[in-house]
Amino acid sequence: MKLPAGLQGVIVDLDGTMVDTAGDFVVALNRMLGDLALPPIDHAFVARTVGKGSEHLIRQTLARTQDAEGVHRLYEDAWAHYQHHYLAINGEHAAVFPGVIEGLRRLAALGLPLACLTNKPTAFALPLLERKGLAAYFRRAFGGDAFERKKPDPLPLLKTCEALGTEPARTLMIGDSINDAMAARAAGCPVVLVTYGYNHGEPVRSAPADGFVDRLDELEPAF
Ligand SMILES: O=C(O)COP(=O)(O)O
Ligand SMILES: [Mg+2]
Repeated sequence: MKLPAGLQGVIVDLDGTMVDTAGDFVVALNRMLGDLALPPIDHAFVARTVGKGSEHLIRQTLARTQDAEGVHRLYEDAWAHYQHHYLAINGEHAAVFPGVIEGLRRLAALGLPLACLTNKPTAFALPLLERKGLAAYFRRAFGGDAFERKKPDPLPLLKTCEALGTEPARTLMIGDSINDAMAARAAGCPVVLVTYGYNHGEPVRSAPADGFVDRLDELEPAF
């Protein structure tokens, strides 16, 4: 698909768009659940729950076996265990999706400044970008804790455009979920979604986007 004309910059999501991190999430969550003597989750649970940040993921994981009171009581402890386990494996059970490096190279070759914007905590996101050889493509990288609110709120996109010095209407968001699409719509950014990521178990094509691609290197210059 053709990139929108007159583009000034591109913002790229991380989990489900650039890196298949489901394996990392499964391992870290199951080690956390083991510490808490709770039953394990599977890959399908992760694929339909990832996208709204780690706090949400942990709350949803605990809510499988706990009532609201139990989730509240266990949360701090669960988060500490999870953080420890996630940081110990970060990237070990994760792979860059096909076409990502080629796609980033092509966007960079067009002279477009790139930013990574993820709901993943910054302390997880930056080492993952490094480990997977993606960091060098990005002028800026922001995690879910970088701003007051996360996607689907438009604030992180608007702040990222500000950091890149680009106009939202001329900054393309590339993501994999309804959170990316809604944030982009509300910020006034054009948005393209990949078809292979995590979208809360819903068909991604039902999300409000300007286009869909099966690989990032399908995006072609407008001229
Ligand atoms: O960590 C998450 O929940 C999702 O992160 P993403 O914004 O990179 O898809
Ligand atoms: Mg994502």
